[in-house]
Amino acid sequence: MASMPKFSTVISWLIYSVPIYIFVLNPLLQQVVPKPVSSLWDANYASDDWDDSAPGLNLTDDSFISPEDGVPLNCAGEPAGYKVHLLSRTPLILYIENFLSDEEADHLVDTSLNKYTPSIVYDGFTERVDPNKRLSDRALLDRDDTVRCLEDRARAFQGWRPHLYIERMWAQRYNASGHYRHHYDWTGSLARGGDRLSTFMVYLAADCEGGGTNFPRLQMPAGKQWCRFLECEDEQSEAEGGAGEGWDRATSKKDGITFKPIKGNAVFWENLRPDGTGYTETWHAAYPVTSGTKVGLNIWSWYQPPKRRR
Ligand SMILES: O=C(O)CCC(=O)C(=O)O
Ligand SMILES: [Fe+2]
Repeated sequence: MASMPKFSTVISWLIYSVPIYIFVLNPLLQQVVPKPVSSLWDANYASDDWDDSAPGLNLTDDSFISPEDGVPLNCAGEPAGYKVHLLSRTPLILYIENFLSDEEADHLVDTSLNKYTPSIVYDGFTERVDPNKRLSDRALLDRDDTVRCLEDRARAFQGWRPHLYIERMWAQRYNASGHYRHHYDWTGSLARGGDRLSTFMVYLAADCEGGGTNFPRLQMPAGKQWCRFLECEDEQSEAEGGAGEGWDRATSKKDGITFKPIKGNAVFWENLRPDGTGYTETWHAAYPVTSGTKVGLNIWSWYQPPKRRR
């Protein structure tokens, strides 16, 4: 029968095994067994790439963010209810009928009237007016009762998610030949301080021809019912097809999907993957308005993960 090891031998094994575990075994295991992927959807998400020296979003800048400041809501003109239709799970894309009542949409159009200035584009460094890329006017909306109710609706729609900050709302007006070429709403800046997690593209006025919101990398869903909200091949007119010189636009609906501007309705999509990188499927444009006027409303939600104390 094998004899039991001596007590002193067991103690010396233990003394040797602790540094072996710390300096050899544990680092090896970390290489072999992957760490769980950190996800924006984890309640305690903090990006490993977070740059602690980065300034982050300026959450006190109320020309940029709409802080939750406890002002009581008065939502008298809100719609009786809205209907939601799932277009895509990954990325999440939802179509919302009656997100705004006619009364709310008209009110926002009226209050924006004397505030418009030419829209700008941002290339990561500078902001400038570039009518080739973006031809429209935009108006920063006052945070009146209607806007505050809408902020609240946008937060509720997204499950009152923590670390989410609603950007101040802008109305955007396109007259004939107004457009916004293909772009992303996200910038890939999560690790540097926050990025646009989601977009609501709301149509406030749509007395126009053309002006659809195009996603060239998305596929037409199967159901014919979608033709209420999306341009469908058999109903596309010549006028809608002629987006103009320099546009990456096929003359058929092979070119992804295009939402018709319909007053009060909205398209909602998530811009960021669970790991914080941007979905390339969200590449989109506002096709040129060929006649009349379209007014849109952007509701962007920023996400800034809580800072990790290293
Ligand atoms: O007006 C549209 O259809 C899209 C606008 C847009 O993409 C934007 O303002 O970022
Ligand atoms: Fe956009």
